Amino acid sequence: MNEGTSLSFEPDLVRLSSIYGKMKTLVLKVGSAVLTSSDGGLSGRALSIISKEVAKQRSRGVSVVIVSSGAVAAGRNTLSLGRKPLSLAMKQAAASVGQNRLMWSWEKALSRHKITAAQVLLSPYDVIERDRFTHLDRTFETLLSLGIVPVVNENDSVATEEIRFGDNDQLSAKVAAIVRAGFLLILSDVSALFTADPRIDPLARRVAYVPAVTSDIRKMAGISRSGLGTGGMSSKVLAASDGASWGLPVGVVGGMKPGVIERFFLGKEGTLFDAASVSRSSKKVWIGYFSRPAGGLHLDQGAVNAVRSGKTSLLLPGILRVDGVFSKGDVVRLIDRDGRVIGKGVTKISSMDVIENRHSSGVVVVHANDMALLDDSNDQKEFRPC
Ligand SMILES: Nc1ncnc2c1ncn2[C@@H]1O[C@H](COP(=O)(O)OP(=O)(O)O)[C@@H](O)[C@H]1O
Ligand SMILES: N[C@@H](CCC(=O)OP(=O)(O)O)C(=O)O
Repeated sequence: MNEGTSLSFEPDLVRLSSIYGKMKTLVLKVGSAVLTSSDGGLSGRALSIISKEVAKQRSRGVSVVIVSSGAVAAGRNTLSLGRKPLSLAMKQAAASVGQNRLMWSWEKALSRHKITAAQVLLSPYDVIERDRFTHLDRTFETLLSLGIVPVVNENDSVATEEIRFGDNDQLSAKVAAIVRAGFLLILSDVSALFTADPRIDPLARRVAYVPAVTSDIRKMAGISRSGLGTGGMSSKVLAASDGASWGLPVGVVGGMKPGVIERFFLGKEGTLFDAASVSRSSKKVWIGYFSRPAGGLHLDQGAVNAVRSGKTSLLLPGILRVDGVFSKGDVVRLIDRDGRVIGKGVTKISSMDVIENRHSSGVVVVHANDMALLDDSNDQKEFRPC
């Protein structure tokens, strides 16, 4: 171990093998740099290696969801746009052209293993609104039950700077939340998190195990990136931190070698960002991870302790103060006395009623089943919205 307990240069083989043995659904995020060959086109070799990995996992009973970047890169190549900066409209046009190629390439590569692929293109509204989230959840469930491999990407032809998931590292953590995956493995052009960007510092060391994402780890991951990537390592660390907030362990590993998934789980390569696994219902995932809170409830210490037990509902006398104006059925933040958001929940009472009935005992404001709490071992301050 180094720097207290914030990282280890040695892999935790027991933990890796436990995750490998237990995971039922794996989300595999494939970055643009992995999928693109030196001429800028999609790499048939990379697609073929990864499809073989997918087939191997499926043969041991693991369902796989692919989150694939590469639409813009493929479109740039088809339209001979080189690597120059593009206007939003050109990027959207390139993505429309490239997504088609990308999907066709996945279909071809996966079909060699008799795997059927399905395209799923997402924008933030598809998960923020409860009804759309529920439909999406069912679509994934049905595709996986049919043995189909969903290939997911951001709906880039309508995504703008303001209305988008961010990048596909963020999207993959969100997809993993929706399908309640046991693991998210991010395949990148870099083989692991290093103590510094290995492109810049040749002495940088591989970090094999991160028990919890701390500010030290965030600082280590620079925003520098490959020519085709979007967010660099910092975006992968952010995705790992997001994942940890709902109990998803995340791995980062170089994606271009045959046998990459086994090598990762044998601890030979990559970084494991660990998380205390928690199982959550689809409803709790939506509340905690995707809903937009309309206000907040400030809780006294007794109420914080009670709701943290996971089995107790929030009652009216535990509320010290109300933020904002909200109605029955809205999602609200649950805030402790230090102002830290400890979770979110669907309120049974409007803000006005909470204020007016402040002292009535026994009134349930948020039922335990309608509450999602942040894992307090993670130093993330809040569920990050889309
Ligand atoms: N501490 C670090 N460890 C590893 N890679 C880092 C670090 N800091 C920055 N990077 C950069 O992150 C890049 C990977 O991110 P990115 O280019 O966005 O790839 P992708 O297309 O796989 O998402 C690496 O090529 C590397 O230059
Ligand atoms: N949705 C974009 C990918 C954006 C993105 O996050 O790219 P990357 O950093 O390579 O994973 C595309 O398909 O080009």
